[in-house]
Amino acid sequence: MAITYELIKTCKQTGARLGKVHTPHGSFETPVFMPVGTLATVKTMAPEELKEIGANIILSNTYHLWLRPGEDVVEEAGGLHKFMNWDGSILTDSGGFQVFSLSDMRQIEEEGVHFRNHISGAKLFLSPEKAMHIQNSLGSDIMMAFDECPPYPASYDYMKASVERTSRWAERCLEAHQKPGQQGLFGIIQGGEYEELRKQSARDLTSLDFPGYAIGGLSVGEPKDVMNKVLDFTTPLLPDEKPRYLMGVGSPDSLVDGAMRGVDMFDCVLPTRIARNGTCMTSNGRLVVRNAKFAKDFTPIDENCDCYTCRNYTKAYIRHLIKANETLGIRLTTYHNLYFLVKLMGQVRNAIKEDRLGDFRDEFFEQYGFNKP
Ligand SMILES: CNc1nc2cc3c(=O)[nH]c(N)nc3c(CCc3ccccc3)c2[nH]1
Ligand SMILES: [Zn+2]
Repeated sequence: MAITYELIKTCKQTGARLGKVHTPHGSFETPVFMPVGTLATVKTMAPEELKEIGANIILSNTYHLWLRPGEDVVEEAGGLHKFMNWDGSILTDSGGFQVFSLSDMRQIEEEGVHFRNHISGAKLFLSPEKAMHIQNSLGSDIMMAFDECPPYPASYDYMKASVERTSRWAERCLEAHQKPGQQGLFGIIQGGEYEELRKQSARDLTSLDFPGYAIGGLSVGEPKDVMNKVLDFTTPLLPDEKPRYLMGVGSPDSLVDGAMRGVDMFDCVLPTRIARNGTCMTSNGRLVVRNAKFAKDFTPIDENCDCYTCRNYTKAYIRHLIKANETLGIRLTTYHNLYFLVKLMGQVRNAIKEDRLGDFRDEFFEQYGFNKP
């Protein structure tokens, strides 16, 4: 497993860690926010712009690329890096979550999951072996084990059976992993909100010695305090010398709260998704730039931001573009939102260096307008 983690320092004020992850396509500091590029593109952004923003690792989706254009196309292109002209690190999900969230007709068995293609309706089958084969074809640097992300809420009995099957699937993924030298495989801890099941899942997977671990089954509709409670008793179950990836998280407050609980890697579609309807993250909270009050506002989206968008364009101009459905409009809001989250994680890393992440959280929540706990 060619993924290594360097634990640089632990924050004295919180459980946060400063670290560095090394992959065959470079390294990135943690805690880190990873932009999501589901269809082999972080929507509307060119790779050069992602580099300019400061992104060193992006995410893509096994499920979507398998369906379209097909992993054979990507493999014959020389892999995902070459296909999309991205020379940084790439992490791909195993497809399990997407099956459960996109396809309503599905049947979970020991062998794998039967479901319908959410585009064509054709019957499909995804298994641990198939998910590993696809990720090996894509050539991502960090691959995820094939797991079941149960719905929220789920009964203890359902969750227990699911955790045990996900652990068996994880072993099958390790056996089916064809390129351990080039690609690193992360195990995914499940167990929902049940501490006993999170412990069982962590025991099963940490005994298999993956180069990194993801915390799955969260950001699926549970209240934020439930997520924080699960993190409080789950991150300590994971080895200190390996990276921890909290899947599907999240909003700016969840990134800071997750980092405080020892999470190293985050992903979410939020910054790119809300940008497409003209909503921006700013240091003073969210701003809906298409709002009429900005029609003659010739100031930047965020006066505290030094990104390309904020240095060169005004709210009035971006509002005009968004309302006219001009593509440059959502490119400018996307650029700013990604820059905002990448910058936020830089501030989190600095706060850890200075042992003051708890103070930073209070200041940030106050200014951004998140209600205190
Ligand atoms: C939004 N909330 C959310 N909760 C998740 C839970 C799981 C989970 O328990 N297992 C797996 N395998 N994935 C999950 C994902 C998808 C994350 C992702 C998206 C895009 C690209 C790469 C990775 C989740 N996303
Ligand atoms: Zn900006």
